[in-house]
Amino acid sequence: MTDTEEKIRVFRGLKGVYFDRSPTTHIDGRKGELRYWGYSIHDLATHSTFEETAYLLLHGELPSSAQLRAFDQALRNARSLPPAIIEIIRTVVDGHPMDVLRTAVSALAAFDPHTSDNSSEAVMQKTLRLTSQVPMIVAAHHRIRQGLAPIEADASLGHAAHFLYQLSGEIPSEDAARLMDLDFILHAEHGSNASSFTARVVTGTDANLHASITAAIAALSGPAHGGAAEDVMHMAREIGDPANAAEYVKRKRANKEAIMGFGHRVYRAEDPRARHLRDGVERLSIEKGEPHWNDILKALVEAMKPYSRLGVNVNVDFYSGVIYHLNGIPEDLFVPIFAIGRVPGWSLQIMQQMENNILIRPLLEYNGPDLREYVPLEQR
Ligand SMILES: CC(=O)SCCNC(=O)CCNC(=O)[C@H](O)C(C)(C)COP(=O)(O)OP(=O)(O)OC[C@H]1O[C@@H](n2cnc3c(N)ncnc32)[C@H](O)[C@@H]1OP(=O)(O)O
Ligand SMILES: O=C([O-])CC(=O)C(=O)O
Repeated sequence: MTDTEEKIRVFRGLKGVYFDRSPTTHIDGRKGELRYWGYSIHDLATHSTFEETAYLLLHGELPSSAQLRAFDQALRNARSLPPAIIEIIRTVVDGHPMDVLRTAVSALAAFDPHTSDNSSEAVMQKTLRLTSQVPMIVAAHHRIRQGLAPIEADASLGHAAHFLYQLSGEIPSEDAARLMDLDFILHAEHGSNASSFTARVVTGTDANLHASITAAIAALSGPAHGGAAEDVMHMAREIGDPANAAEYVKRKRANKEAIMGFGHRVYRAEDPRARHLRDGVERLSIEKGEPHWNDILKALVEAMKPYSRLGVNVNVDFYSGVIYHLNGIPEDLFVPIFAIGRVPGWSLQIMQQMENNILIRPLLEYNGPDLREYVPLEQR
C-alpha cells in the first residue's frame, strides 16, 4: 500500500466511535447499566425527583436542601411565556406538537435577554428558563388546539404536576404526578444520543443554546429516536389482541422492518430505564381496567425473545407510551413529553461542549466519479 492509498475505515452512523470525553453519563450497554455522575438510574428513579436529578446533572453533585429549594424556586419563577410565543403557537396550531415545540423554542431566542451570551452563567439561566418553558409550550399548544385558553402558571406545583395541570386544567393526583416525574427522571439524560449529539454539533460552531436545543428537538422527533413511543402505541393498537403479537413480529421482520420500542445503539442488555416504566404499565393497566395493553406488550416481548438473544431488547420508549395513554394523554404528545424531560440533558451536553469547544466536522469518504470534463449546456 502506498502513502496515497492510505486505508480508510468508515464508521457508518459513527457506530462505536468515541468523539470526546464526558464525566457525566456512564452507560454499560452489555450489563444494562446507566449512571448520572456516578449515581445509578435505579436509585434516582426510586428516591429522586426531576428537580433534584436536573440539579445533579447540571451541577455534578446532589443538592443540599437549601440548594434544591433555590433551584426549584428558580424553575417556578421561570414559568412564563411571552405573549408573542402564544401567538406563534396559534399560527402553527395544526402542526405536530413536536414541530410546534421546535418552532416555539426557536422563536424564544428572539425574546430571551441573553440569547447570544454563551458565558456559563447566562447558559445556566437560559437552561432554567427553557426547562420551565418547554412544558408550558407543549401544554399551551394542546389547550389552544382544543379551542381552550392556556392555563395560567401556578407556582405552588412541582415541575411534573405543573405540566399535567397546565395540560388538563386539573390538579393531578399524587400518583399521576409521581409517574410523570419518574418519566422525566428516566428521560433526563443519555450521553451522546442522536439529539444530544446534534446539540453538540450545533454548539461546536459557537451557536447559542436556543439554536442547539431547537436542533436537538428536531433530531428527537424521528421514530428511530424519541418518536418511537408514539409508534409503539400505534403498533399496540394495530396488534389489538395479544394473540396477534407473534404474527405481527413475523410479518414485520419478513419485511426487515424494526419493531418499535426494541433495539438500541448502545444497549445489548435490556435498557435499565425500561423496568421502572414496565412496573407503571402493569399497575396502571389494572387500575384503569384496561389490562389488554399490558398483555399486548408482554406478548410482544415474548415474540421478540429470539431477538433478545441477539441483543435486541426493550428500550425506554417501549413502555412509556402506554403509560401516557392510560393517563389520557394523546399519542402525538408522547415525544414532546420526552423532550420536556431531556432539556437538562441537552443543556448539560451543550455546556460541556462549550467548556472545551471544538468544531465537529468528520469526513465523508468520496466514492463518486473521477474528474470529468465540463460540457457546455448547448452541447449536452
Ligand atoms: C430513546 C431512544 O432513542 S431508544 C431507541 C428508540 N427507537 C426505536 O425503538 C426504534 C426501533 N429500533 C431501531 O430502529 C434500532 O434498534 C435503533 C435505530 C434504535 C438502533 O439501531 P442500530 O444501532 O443501527 O441497530 P443495529 O442495526 O446495529 O441492530 C443490530 C441488529 O438488530 C436488529 N434490530 C435492531 N433493532 C431492531 C428492532 N427494533 N426490531 C427488530 N430488529 C432489530 C437489526 O436489524 C440488526 O440486525 P442485522 O444485523 O441482521 O441487520
Ligand atoms: O442513547 C440513545 O441512543 C437513545 C436513548 O436511549 C436516549 O436518548 O435516551
